[in-house]
Amino acid sequence: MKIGIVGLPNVGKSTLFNALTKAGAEASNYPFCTIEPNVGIVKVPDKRLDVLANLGRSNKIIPTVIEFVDIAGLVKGASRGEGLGNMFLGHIRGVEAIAHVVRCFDDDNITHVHGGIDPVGDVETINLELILSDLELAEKRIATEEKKAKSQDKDAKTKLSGLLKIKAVLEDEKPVRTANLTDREKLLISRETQFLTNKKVIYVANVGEEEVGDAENSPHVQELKAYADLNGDGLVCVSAKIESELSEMDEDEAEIFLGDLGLKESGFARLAREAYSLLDLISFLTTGEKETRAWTIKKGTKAPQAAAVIHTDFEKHFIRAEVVPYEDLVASGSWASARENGKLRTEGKGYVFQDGEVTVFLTSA
Ligand SMILES: Nc1ncnc2c1ncn2[C@@H]1O[C@H](COP(=O)(O)OP(=O)(O)OP(=O)(O)O)[C@@H](O)[C@H]1O
Ligand SMILES: [Mg+2]
Repeated sequence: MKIGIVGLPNVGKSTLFNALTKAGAEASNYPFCTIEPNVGIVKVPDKRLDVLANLGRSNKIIPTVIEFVDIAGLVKGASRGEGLGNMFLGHIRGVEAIAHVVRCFDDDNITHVHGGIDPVGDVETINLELILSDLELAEKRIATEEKKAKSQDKDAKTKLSGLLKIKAVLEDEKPVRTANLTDREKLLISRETQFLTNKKVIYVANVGEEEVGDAENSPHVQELKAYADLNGDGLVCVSAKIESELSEMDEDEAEIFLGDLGLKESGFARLAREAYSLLDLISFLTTGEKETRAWTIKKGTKAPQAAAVIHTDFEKHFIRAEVVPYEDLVASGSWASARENGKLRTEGKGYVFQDGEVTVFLTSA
């Protein structure tokens, strides 16, 4: 899973990215300090893995990962190439979801490119650039498909009808993801064209350190939340500053620090969870002496395709899966007792995994 971090210049993208990856991308009070996109691989926090690894005396823990791309600030006019615009827009095309960082913190010492704190205004500025860029793309695609449709290409007609719906939505200054396409239109269009505003979006409200425990009640955040809800987008509140401090601490220190702030988990853990839910992802788990590991699948994935995430051969050679929910395995204390207690189920090719199920695949390979 690849998530692109976007936002206006100087809103805290790199601070957040650094905290996530400790990758050392430069963060400073200076617009446009990120010029090349920085990519960082981040482990998805999952406490269940520690518990299972302990139970099974695993030698190592392998969490799933999210790849973050720190994309430099987008400005008004980016779709026309302003402020290194087109290059940045290009970087967004390769990601599955967008984390849109929005400045909600007050600090007179840190320049805001438009002068004042205005979360919805900021977000609209960027979204309009993405929409304009998509509109240009839609028009190009329509011209191509019109030609093909004349030569009686049936798919071209379907694509054309979908693209016209997309164009209408964009002209209304709405994102492509709100267009009402048929499944066939969606499939044919998405095979060839990646619209920027078709990606899932999570707004990351970057709030001040002092308000992070009660961020949901900040007027800036509430305004942004109302906007996000309009398009079914996600929202998490974080303080990039706090995340940055957290990234320097060990686990115990971090827990105490979070507790003092009235928080249960880091902003990143919440961001990861929101991304999973928005993208319809779940994790299934495997555990043994060698390792305890989390694997990411789309909700609704059947057992053989889930097995293929571990090893492509497993799909073809799939026989059955033994499955036990995480809580039941922990309550039983071991795989053997889970079996004795009747908590272990045997599932076949049609089985659909639930989040947190622990499994062993039996294959003929
Ligand atoms: N929650 C916060 N509270 C206070 N200050 C913050 C917060 N988040 C970021 N900052 C400060 O804002 C400034 C800009 O941050 P950063 O460099 O991360 O922005 P950016 O979005 O990556 O900018 P650019 O688009 O120019 O790369 C830094 O001085 C950073 O310390
Ligand atoms: Mg930056």
